[in-house]
Amino acid sequence: MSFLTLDHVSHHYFSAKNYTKALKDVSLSIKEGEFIALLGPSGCGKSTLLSIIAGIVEHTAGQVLLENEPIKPSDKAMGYMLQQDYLFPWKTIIQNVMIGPKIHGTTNAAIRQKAEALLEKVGLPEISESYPGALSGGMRQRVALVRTLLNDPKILLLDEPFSALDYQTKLKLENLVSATLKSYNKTAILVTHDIGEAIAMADRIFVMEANPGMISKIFEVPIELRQEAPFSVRKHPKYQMLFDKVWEELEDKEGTSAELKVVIEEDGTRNENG
Ligand SMILES: Nc1ncnc2c1ncn2[C@@H]1O[C@H](COP(=O)(O)OP(=O)(O)OP(=O)(O)O)[C@@H](O)[C@H]1O
Repeated sequence: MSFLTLDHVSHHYFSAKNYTKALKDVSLSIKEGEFIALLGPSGCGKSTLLSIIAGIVEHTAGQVLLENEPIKPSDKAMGYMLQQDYLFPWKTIIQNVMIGPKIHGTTNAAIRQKAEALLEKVGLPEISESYPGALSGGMRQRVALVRTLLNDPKILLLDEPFSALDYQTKLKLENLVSATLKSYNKTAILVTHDIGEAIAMADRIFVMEANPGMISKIFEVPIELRQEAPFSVRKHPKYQMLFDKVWEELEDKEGTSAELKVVIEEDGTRNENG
C-alpha cells in the first residue's frame, strides 16, 4: 500500500516577469519504511520536490497524499535533516534536541527520557549539558538526527545531510542513520549528488532530469545490497554494476540542467528558452 503518493505533480515558480518550470508531471508512490534517494543534475527540482512533500511549497498542479489524505504543513508529519545542523550555539544539547516539544508545549519527563535514550542510541551518552561548540561536525549531525526523531515524524526528508562532512565521518554517519531509521521503520527521502551514497542507503533510486524537472528512471537496489550496512554495500560486486547503470543514466541527463524559464514580454507574448 502506498504511504506517500504524488500524482501528476507540477510546479512553476513565478516572478514579476518570468516563470520557471521546476517540475512537470511527477508521479510516484512510496511505501511505509522505504528509503528513497533522489539523484539528478543541478536544477532538476530535487529540493523543490522535497519542499512540496514537506508542504512548505504549494505545487501548482497535481496531488500529494500522505496515507491517502492531502498533505498539510500543519500535520507536522515531516522531519528535516539538512546539510547544516542549525543547532543553537547558546543552548545545551538537550535544550537543542527538545526544541520541537518545547515549541509545541509537550515537554515532560518522559520526553526528556526519550531524548536522552536517543542520544545514547546515536552514540552520544552524557553530552546533554554540553554546548554545540564543543562537538565535531559528525556529532552535531547526530544531535540533529535526534532532534528530528524526537518529533516522531512520519517521513524524514534528508537534504544532503552528509555533504559538509569529511569522507570518513560521512561513511560512519551513513551507517548510523541507516541503522537508526531501519530500527524505527521510518520512511526517508534523501537528496544527494553522490551515487555511492544513494546505492548504499536506499531501497530505490529516483533519477531526475531537468528542464523541466521529471523522474527519468527508477532503479531498484538489489535485496542483497539492502540487507547490508552502507559501508559494506560499497564492497559488494553488485554495487559497481548498479553504480555504472545509474552513472550512465545521469550522464544521459546531464545536458538537461540548463534553466528553463518562460519570459513574459511586455506585449504579453511568452518566450521559452531551452
Ligand atoms: N524560489 C525560487 N524562485 C524561482 N525559481 C526557483 C526557486 N527555487 C528554485 N527555483 C528554480 O527551480 C528549478 C529547480 O530548482 P531546485 O533547487 O529544486 O533544484 P535542485 O535539483 O534541488 O538543484 P541543486 O541540485 O542545484 O540544489 C531551478 O531552475 C531553480 O533555479
